[in-house]
Amino acid sequence: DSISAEGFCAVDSGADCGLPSPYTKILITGGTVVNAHHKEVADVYIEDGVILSVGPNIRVNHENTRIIDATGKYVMPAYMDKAKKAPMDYGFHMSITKWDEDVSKDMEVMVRDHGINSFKFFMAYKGSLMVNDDLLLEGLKKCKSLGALPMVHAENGDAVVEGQKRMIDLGITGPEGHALSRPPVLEAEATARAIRLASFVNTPLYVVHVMSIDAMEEIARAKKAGQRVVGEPVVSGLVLDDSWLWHPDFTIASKYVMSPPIRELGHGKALQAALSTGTLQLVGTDHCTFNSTQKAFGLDDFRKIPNGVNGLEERMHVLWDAMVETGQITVMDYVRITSTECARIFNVYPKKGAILEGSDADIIILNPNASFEMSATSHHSRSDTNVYEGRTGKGKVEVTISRGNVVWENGVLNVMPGSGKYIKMPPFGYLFDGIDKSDAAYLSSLKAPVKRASASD
Ligand SMILES: NC(=O)NCCC(=O)O
Ligand SMILES: [Zn+2]
Repeated sequence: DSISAEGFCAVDSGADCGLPSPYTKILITGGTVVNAHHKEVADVYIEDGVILSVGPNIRVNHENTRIIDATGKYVMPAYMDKAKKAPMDYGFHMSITKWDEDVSKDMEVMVRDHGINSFKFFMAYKGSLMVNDDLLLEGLKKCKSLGALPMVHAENGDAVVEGQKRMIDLGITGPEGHALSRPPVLEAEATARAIRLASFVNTPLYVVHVMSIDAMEEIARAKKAGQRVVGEPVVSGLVLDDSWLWHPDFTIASKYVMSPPIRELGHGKALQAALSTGTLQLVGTDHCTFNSTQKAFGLDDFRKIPNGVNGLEERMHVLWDAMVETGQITVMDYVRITSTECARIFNVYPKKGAILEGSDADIIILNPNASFEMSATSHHSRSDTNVYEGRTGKGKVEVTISRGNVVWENGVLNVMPGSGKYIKMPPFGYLFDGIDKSDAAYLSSLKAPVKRASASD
């Protein structure tokens, strides 16, 4: 059978998947085309992977044009999920875990020659990935000089080790010990510290996986003071709570172990509110899965449970259901926080993140009236668990188009190995605009050095 039990169809298999062959021309008709600041009922015409035209009643005479009827559905940009063998375009950020001249030079090469425009610094994971303030400062300065965005995993790694020791001493060795050992105050402390160091260096900062009210409020305070700080919540932090970590079944409890931890009930709703008002700007997946065998490494000691949860194929559906379906955000906000903001921050807008003439044809068609149900038995990840097990909701992505190729349709991933292209992301995105001017203002504000008469005068 050319369609496997997982629902994947490899187009290079030579088998007939029952799917249409790739067209170079696609006309999407009658849908509501949504961009971050505007929506309209319109057709979208795509040729060779690029959007050539957006407007009402587009007429095409060409042969071999695939017509996709999107009447009653939403047509939205840049859905970077569903990637298996990368059928979607992608980019990378790199992590900096040590500091010397070679690392500094490598960062230059990565930005100049390889299209990397962001670097992640871990303030936690002591003994492996963690950076101290000294290294973080060097990294922030280097990022600024290169026009690359520094990102932080914000938890106080030294205090986390202390918290872990406290739990083990209390005989708390199960997954609940993970949340108890690294409470929100440690996330807030590191978030505040990174924000203040970024302010001291005068560079923009991106805080990944914001999980708590406490950390979010540090970001809100900095933004209110005019600092350029981007806060990214992830879908698990928006809709789950930490009660799962107390589940009596280790296999279930351990699948919710991630860092910073999923917080008590109430944090998710507050993060959603911050997202709807713009305090937090975009939603990530932080997709990092381990199967139940891997999670079981920490059966007797929560410190050994590998950190991470799924979210890649769930993000769009969960977010639609939790925030658009409930009326908290508009469909245009949804496009902004899932797509456009990301493309702008990482400096690839409007090639990505919009349905405009000349943009890449990366498009989803979402049916707001269709419902979904999530389960490890039906998801496309190879993991045997899913943190959204049994979750149902409204809003389903029915078609995904990547650079003009239909890669997802009718629940089947029509994998085109290699069709997803690595996207080089240029430095000095919009967050760097005007930094030179504020640097100059700072220098002129110093009124120093003061010229003093020498003692001999
Ligand atoms: N977030 C998490 O627990 N896993 C992914 C790795 C990281 O960013 O910490
Ligand atoms: Zn992280």
